[in-house]
Amino acid sequence: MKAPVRVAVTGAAGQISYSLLFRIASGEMLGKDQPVILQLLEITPALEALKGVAMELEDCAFPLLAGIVQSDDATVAFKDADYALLVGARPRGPGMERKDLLEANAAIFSAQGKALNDVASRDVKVLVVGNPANTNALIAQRNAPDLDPRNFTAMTRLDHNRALSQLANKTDSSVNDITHMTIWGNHSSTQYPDLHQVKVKGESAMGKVEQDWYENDFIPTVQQRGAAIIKARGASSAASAANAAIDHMRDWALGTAEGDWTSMAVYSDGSYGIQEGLIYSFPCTCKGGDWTIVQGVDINDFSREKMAATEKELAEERDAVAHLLP
Ligand SMILES: NC(=O)c1ccc[n+]([C@@H]2O[C@H](COP(=O)([O-])OP(=O)(O)OC[C@H]3O[C@@H](n4cnc5c(N)ncnc54)[C@H](O)[C@@H]3O)[C@@H](O)[C@H]2O)c1
Ligand SMILES: O=C(O)C[C@H](O)C(=O)O
Repeated sequence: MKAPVRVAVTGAAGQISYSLLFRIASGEMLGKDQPVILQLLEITPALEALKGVAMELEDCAFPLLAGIVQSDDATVAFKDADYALLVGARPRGPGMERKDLLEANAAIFSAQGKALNDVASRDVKVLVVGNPANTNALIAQRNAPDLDPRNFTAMTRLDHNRALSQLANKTDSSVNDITHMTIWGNHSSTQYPDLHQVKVKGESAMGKVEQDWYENDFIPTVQQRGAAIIKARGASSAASAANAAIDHMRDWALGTAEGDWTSMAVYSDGSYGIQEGLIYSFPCTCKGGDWTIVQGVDINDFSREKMAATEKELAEERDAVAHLLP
């Protein structure tokens, strides 16, 4: 049996965590041979609800669950954490854009970045789910000067999975037939789901769909899917968000499928001309617990314009929280 790893999850009594924690504890994120210690963070008023979640985790008798820590103190929850899933934040309601949450949530992520810097494992893999996810990840990263910026990522895997399903429906194929999907940029309505590299059963996706569908149906549907779920459910996506967080972390820890890539919002090194230091979603492969931005993807004028628009939004979000960026 492997030694247990420490997985910190914030917002642990919230909607997403109610799906996420049980799947982490059952081994779906890190493998069926990897014991985990869950280190759960909540705000003080939610500690009683968190206790109930912890009781349910116990009642599952998961063979891989080696311990549960519950706290309202980030330096306790992040102590020696090998993985940190930063979910806790205020979700948006109907009519709000994700950037409306910027002020409300920015303070949380600067404090949590500092706490990770102080007490987490030096190799901690951080996934920010709480919105606006890319900019929250940037705030956490900049407040953790002793950690490698590459340790901080934000989630666009839900958008990636949404794009796979939309395309599978349109082309009457299975998601298993589709490879090389890319979400570029921000997890927001400016994100750019790019089909130009996508293959369906090994053939070009762009050859199977009309340009009009691509531009006026597919792209807006993927960009607006979060809002559509909020409208339909009266609450933001939860089980699908948890599923995407599992996919993101599993691929980062255990590797992406051979011959394919995924979408991850990561620290920009200037690839594709994107400003260095933004947390921008790129096509990435993962191996040996490390991610790499895929190089050499062809970018046409249409794509360039869309990639620049979402980059501009991220730069504006960064500038709006400049006071929180040391
Ligand atoms: N990136 C994505 O694809 C994606 C998808 C879905 C939802 N989200 C975002 O995830 C976040 C959580 O969504 P949810 O539906 O679980 O919300 P929720 O309101 O059900 O749960 C959030 C939890 O976070 C806790 N919390 C608040 N501040 C905290 C802090 N400082 N430390 C620790 N915990 C704290 C709250 O008490 C609450 O229990 C939201 O920001 C939502 O917009 C992101
Ligand atoms: O859209 C939201 O606010 C929730 C989440 O980011 C989503 O994409 O479902």
